[in-house]
Amino acid sequence: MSGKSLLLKVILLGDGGVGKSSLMNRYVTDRFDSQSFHTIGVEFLNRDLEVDGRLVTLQIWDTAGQERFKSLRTPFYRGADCCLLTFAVDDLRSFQNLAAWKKEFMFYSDVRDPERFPFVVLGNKVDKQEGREVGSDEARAWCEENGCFPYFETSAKDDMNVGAAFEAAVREVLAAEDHTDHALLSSTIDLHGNRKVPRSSCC
Ligand SMILES: Nc1nc2c(ncn2[C@@H]2O[C@H](COP(=O)(O)OP(=O)(O)OP(=O)(O)O)[C@@H](O)[C@H]2O)c(=O)[nH]1
Ligand SMILES: [Mg+2]
Repeated sequence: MSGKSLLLKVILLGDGGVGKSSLMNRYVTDRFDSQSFHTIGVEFLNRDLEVDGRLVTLQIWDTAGQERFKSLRTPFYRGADCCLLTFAVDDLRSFQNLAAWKKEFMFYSDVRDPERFPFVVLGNKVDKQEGREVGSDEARAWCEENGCFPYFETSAKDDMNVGAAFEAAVREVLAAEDHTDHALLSSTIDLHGNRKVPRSSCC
């Protein structure tokens, strides 16, 4: 395993209430809050992981999905290595809005190679099978048509496929790019054994 950690920025986008914050919190802190508040602006959390022998610091940026917070979230799109387009399977509107989220990301992120930029699509809340409004086949077809994006059906509540989705995002980035221009973080260890990477922040 390499002694250097690769810093990757992934950004969660999607309608308000689809479960972006819940997915990030499930992945980083292994907790779920059934009464979570809407996000205002953006927040991020880091998690170290190892993918195919590479040590990676995943910096997960969670954005506010509500329209009124648009101006607070869009300045943070630049520098993203992967975008996780998120909808809730019990909310057809959130699925129909994926194209608009992709467009907004492309407009504000100013990515170098739009055709090759890695997206991963998450259909969250699959634990709510009764109220389901978006079928797996329909979601997969959208992913296929819009760029062969990997698709994961997740539940932040039941911890289903959450880790797999974030790991897929890392794999997409590693596969898509010659990542020499990513920040290589020193793996210097302090006397308490802590890696010198910021754990979390809130903007
Ligand atoms: N049943 C179920 N509920 C979920 C799941 N994920 C999130 N929720 C609930 O859905 C609601 C909204 O979740 P959030 O994570 O705050 O949604 P968000 O996408 O961050 O919303 P904004 O911050 O407004 O953009 C909360 O009540 C969560 O508890 C899930 O996988 N299953
Ligand atoms: Mg949120």
